[in-house]
Amino acid sequence: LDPPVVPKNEAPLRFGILGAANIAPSALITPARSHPDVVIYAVAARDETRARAYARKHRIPVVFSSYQDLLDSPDVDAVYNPLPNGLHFEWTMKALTAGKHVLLEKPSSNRAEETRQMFELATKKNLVLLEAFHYRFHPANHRFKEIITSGTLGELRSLQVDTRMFSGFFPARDIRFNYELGGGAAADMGCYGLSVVRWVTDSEPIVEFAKAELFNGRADVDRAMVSDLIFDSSPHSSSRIYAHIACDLARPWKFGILPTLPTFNITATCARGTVRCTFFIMPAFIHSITIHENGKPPIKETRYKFLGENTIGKDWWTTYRYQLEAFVNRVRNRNPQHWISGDDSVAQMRALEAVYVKAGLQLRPASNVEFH
Ligand SMILES: NC(=O)C1=CN([C@@H]2O[C@H](COP(=O)(O)OP(=O)(O)OC[C@H]3O[C@@H](n4cnc5c(N)ncnc54)[C@H](OP(=O)(O)O)[C@@H]3O)[C@@H](O)[C@H]2O)C=CC1
Ligand SMILES: O=C1OC[C@@H](O)[C@H](O)[C@H]1O
Repeated sequence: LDPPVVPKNEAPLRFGILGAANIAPSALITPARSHPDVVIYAVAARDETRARAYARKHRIPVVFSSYQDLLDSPDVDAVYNPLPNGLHFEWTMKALTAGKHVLLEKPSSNRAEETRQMFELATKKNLVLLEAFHYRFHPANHRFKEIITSGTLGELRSLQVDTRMFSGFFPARDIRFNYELGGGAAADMGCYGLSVVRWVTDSEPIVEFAKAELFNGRADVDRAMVSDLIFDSSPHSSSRIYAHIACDLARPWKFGILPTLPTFNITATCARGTVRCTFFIMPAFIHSITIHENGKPPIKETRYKFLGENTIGKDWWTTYRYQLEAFVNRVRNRNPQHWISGDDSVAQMRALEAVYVKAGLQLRPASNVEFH
């Protein structure tokens, strides 16, 4: 939470942030403090006063009063896009057009086709574009996957993911409940569940079933979503793997008076036992990996650092700090330890679209800004 501030290189990567976003301090501003090759150079917000207050609070030297002004600055090398989902496509396309590398919040956009176009442009312009699925960079999740794919517990049979917040955590006016901005539980928290089961199985799902609970009766904004997926071509099993994903942005209180604890868990059932990782989205703060081989007592582990020689990281690095390391390595033409490809991000959006279709809800709205 309070990492050391390290001296910066002579010409560090200068980041500009689009919007005075709530997530930026955790996801980029704080991790950048301990990265010698990154400075947070600028922020832009729709309201200049708000941008100035944000810049003062987070010690960001330069303020722009429009997103486009930030993109036009020759002093910005890379852009962090934490805008509402429905604006990811427009402002990532504009950032790439302006020649900036982009760290893009999840989900990458509202539509698979938009995601395809963004990565096509990034490739054409030889720029780095990364969908910020930060959990994928943390050693705890790599350990979880390694236990499954090593076959120690036999073939993988099923996965169950629960990501839930209690009602009231996000206010009703939150971007997550706004259809026009790309809100909805499956797009917000549910996208982690979809991403992690695709990653662990190393394959793509068929969405067999999905059911949404609407937010305050608002058409097309899912407060919660459950979905059942089938993976029939995973290298980690000779038979079908089933996945059940549940997400809820506003889980009702117990007996109407007790808020339930936030839940971010994944459990894998294999032929000879189970493995469970708690808080897989934010393992740096707390997590546990429980391996339970049938007939034996369960073993609990934690993993804050990659093991072995030549591995990066410190045990206090958050998912976001690991992610930033990979992003900068890629920009500097070094091989990141882990990466998320454009094809992966496009396939992720196809799976998300399939969940909405199966649930009988409209897809999140396509951007009305066209790029040629
Ligand atoms: N990686 C992670 O762990 C997390 C990722 N996220 C993702 O980050 C993104 C932002 O989430 P979060 O920081 O919670 O969001 P915020 O509610 O803080 O909104 C982010 C920014 O969106 C801008 N914005 C632009 N247009 C609008 C509009 N019409 N209505 C409202 N806001 C607008 C605002 O910018 P301005 O300041 O210019 O007004 C605001 O600062 C989402 O895509 C979300 O999925 C969110 C939380 C965690
Ligand atoms: O990315 C996210 O991670 C944590 C969740 O609480 C949040 O809704 C989401 O946007």
